[in-house]
Amino acid sequence: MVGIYMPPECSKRMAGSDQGKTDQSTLGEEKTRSEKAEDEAEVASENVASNSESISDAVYAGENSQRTIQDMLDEEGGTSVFANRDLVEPDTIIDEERIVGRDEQLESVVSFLKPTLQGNRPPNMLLYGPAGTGKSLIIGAVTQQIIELCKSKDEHFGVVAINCQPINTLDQAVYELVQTVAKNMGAEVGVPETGVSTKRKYRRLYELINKNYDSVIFILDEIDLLIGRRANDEPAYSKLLYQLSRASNTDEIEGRVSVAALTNDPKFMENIDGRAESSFNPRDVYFPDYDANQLRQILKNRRDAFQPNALEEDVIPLVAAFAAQSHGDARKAIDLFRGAGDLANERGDEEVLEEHVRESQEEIDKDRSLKLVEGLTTQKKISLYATAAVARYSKRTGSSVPSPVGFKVYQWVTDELDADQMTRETYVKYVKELSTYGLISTSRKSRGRGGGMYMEFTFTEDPTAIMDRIVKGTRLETTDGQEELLQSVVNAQLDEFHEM
Ligand SMILES: Nc1ncnc2c1ncn2[C@@H]1O[C@H](COP(=O)(O)OP(=O)(O)OP(=O)(O)O)[C@@H](O)[C@H]1O
Repeated sequence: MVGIYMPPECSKRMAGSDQGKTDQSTLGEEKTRSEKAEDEAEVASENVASNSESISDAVYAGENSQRTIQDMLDEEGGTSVFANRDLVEPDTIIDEERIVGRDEQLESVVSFLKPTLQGNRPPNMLLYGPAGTGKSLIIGAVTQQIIELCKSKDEHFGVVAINCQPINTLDQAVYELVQTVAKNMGAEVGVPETGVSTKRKYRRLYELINKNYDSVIFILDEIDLLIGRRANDEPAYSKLLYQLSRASNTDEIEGRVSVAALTNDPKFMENIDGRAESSFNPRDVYFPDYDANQLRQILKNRRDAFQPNALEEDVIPLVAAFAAQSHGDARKAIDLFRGAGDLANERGDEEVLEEHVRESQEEIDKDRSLKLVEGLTTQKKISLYATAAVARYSKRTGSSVPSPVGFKVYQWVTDELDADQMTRETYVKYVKELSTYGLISTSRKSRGRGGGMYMEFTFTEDPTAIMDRIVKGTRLETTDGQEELLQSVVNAQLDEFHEM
């Protein structure tokens, strides 16, 4: 094992992390090793008569390893095009002056949340618009300032933010909220993740909030993805919004409560239960796409992520143009900006060039949709897996998938896994949703007179690659080795469908 010297500033940056601990011990080992080398050299020097050769070996070994470390440090630190890579990380909270083109949204959110500072309850909010248009950024920036202002008045304003995308059920969402509050204030979570009722988790959530906050805002990112398990139930997001937004009316939370729900779905409120709609009753803030000029400005404002002369002139306009083509998503622009820099670094180039941008974009295009697959909920993964299986194993010409066949295969897979089973409507809804990720396209088909309508799914990405990506690390791995069986199920279902 090679001991790596850590300059003091590196160990400081890593302080507190596990990585820091490992490196500390590595550093300890290095010290022992060099002490050992010194000792050996000393012993050797005492034994002058027979060991002059050993002395030079020991010294040579020491010099040699020193040179290697030096080389390694030079390699790692010397040629980076970045001056502050954090600035082009998507989760970095940026200063207000770097925010571009969101004046209207900032003003709305500020005016809605201002009552908090006057001791009043702010309204609930629905922040909606396409991905990467600054919803989290704006609500995060405003609530951060309110936390500071409240602190100066010795008031406790709590921000409880969760992302609903990886959460499957209402129970998990409530547990996530408890965990977030507990973490914010360094308290015990106080309830187990499983084995207790959702009610008890709510109680713990309210208890923690009542103990610590005068007012609180819940920020529920990607709320529309919190659907829950059972298709015929009221969606989990609807129940959560209902419960949280009425918690102060029912005195479960003593202070002031508001809820901000963030979504890409412009029709989100149409799916919400009437009861939840009237208690949530939000003020809307719309976030439109960015155009190429705004994206260019967003990137220019992070220009100092790179060394002063490390960006070729055309890089920012090109990155902005690519991102504008893909729906004006600032996250994509920032990812591409960073990716081009990383590529330049990997190649040891001192300047980020147009070609780095183009190549990074190609890589992103190839991998983007497949990466999205990994973040889907289990039910969506199974739905997509079954649909992809039809396209992959069909012996018919053309690989489009009639939804009734996809659903039958979905049922077969859920039976095999002993997993929950959704209705056909929910299955179709999930698969249709995936068309927004560019994985498939959908069209409505008629079965002729009196035969009714059905959806047809056509894959725009390779179904085999999609299946491989879905299976990794999930229960679906157990279906590996059952290809032949799956293939026969698919074709039997297709035959049945086409004979009808
Ligand atoms: N107006 C802006 N000015 C500067 N940076 C921005 C702006 N809008 C977005 N960004 C940056 O783009 C990235 C994505 O923004 P954000 O997470 O706020 O988008 P979002 O609308 O919440 O996306 P999603 O719907 O996918 O959650 C972040 O790194 C953010 O800092």
